[in-house]
Amino acid sequence: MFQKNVTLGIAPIGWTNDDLPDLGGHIPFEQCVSEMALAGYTGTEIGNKYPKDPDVLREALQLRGLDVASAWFSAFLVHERDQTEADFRAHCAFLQAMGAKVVVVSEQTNSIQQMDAPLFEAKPTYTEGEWESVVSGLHSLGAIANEVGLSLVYHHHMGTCIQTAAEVDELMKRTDPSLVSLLYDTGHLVCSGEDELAVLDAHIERIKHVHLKDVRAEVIAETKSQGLAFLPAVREGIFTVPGDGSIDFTPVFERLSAARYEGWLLVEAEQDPARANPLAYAQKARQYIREKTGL
Ligand SMILES: O=C1C[C@@H](O)[C@H](O)[C@@H](O)C1=O
Ligand SMILES: [Co+2]
Repeated sequence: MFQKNVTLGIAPIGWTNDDLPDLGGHIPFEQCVSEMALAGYTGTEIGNKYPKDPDVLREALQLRGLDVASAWFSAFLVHERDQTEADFRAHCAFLQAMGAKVVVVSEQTNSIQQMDAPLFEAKPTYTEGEWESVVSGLHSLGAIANEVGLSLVYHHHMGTCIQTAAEVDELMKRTDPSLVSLLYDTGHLVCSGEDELAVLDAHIERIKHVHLKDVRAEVIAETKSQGLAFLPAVREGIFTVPGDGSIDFTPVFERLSAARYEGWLLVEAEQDPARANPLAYAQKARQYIREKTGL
């Protein structure tokens, strides 16, 4: 299906969750990256347990045939723009040293992602002034990324002000395509109640990175009915790997392939490794993607 320049990676968040350190806190870095390779992936995003020294990390990954796809960056552009830009420069320098081509950015102003607030009822929004600060800040971060050969890919996310299809549309409308591209995360869109294929169709030319995340529909319903916050919903298993949840990825793959998407397809499924063995779920996703795409 995919012709060329599409590579398959997996995020460490199924082994160890940086936002919930007790989930997989006991799993060493070496086990995580070895199991990624064993399951048949050739790339990874970077988690907190990864060595901070680029040479040490490069050697550990090369031993296992893994490349670095990217790493998450939390921006605070509304109130802490100078600090955000300084931190972002260092983050980009590290990714450049690791050979990445994209940098994942999420604006965290007003975010309830880490808070004890009901995920659906407490969803935040931006004022017009906040939108303007975020857009101008993202343009500045995009220019910093471009200076070192990286593309900024914006991560829409549950519990943030850029979560819904309308908010993604607004971000894409307000931003310069040469400075801000889009990360397409299936799980976050479906969890939010969006039509994930409509978002894909609308913005396929801006998408430079893909997170393949599946959802458990019954846990989304429970999150709504019980007013769960984001992190407790993750503990409950709101997300899982492609092939295990309720999203049909066939049309997602078909559309990306038809648009000649080039870049990473990154399996990303944060769940409790004590309930969902990370190697077993990595293998399950790998098999599903092979069947659907031939990759
Ligand atoms: O890309 C992601 C990074 C995580 O830290 C985040 O919480 C997760 O949901 C996600 O999609
Ligand atoms: Co994601």
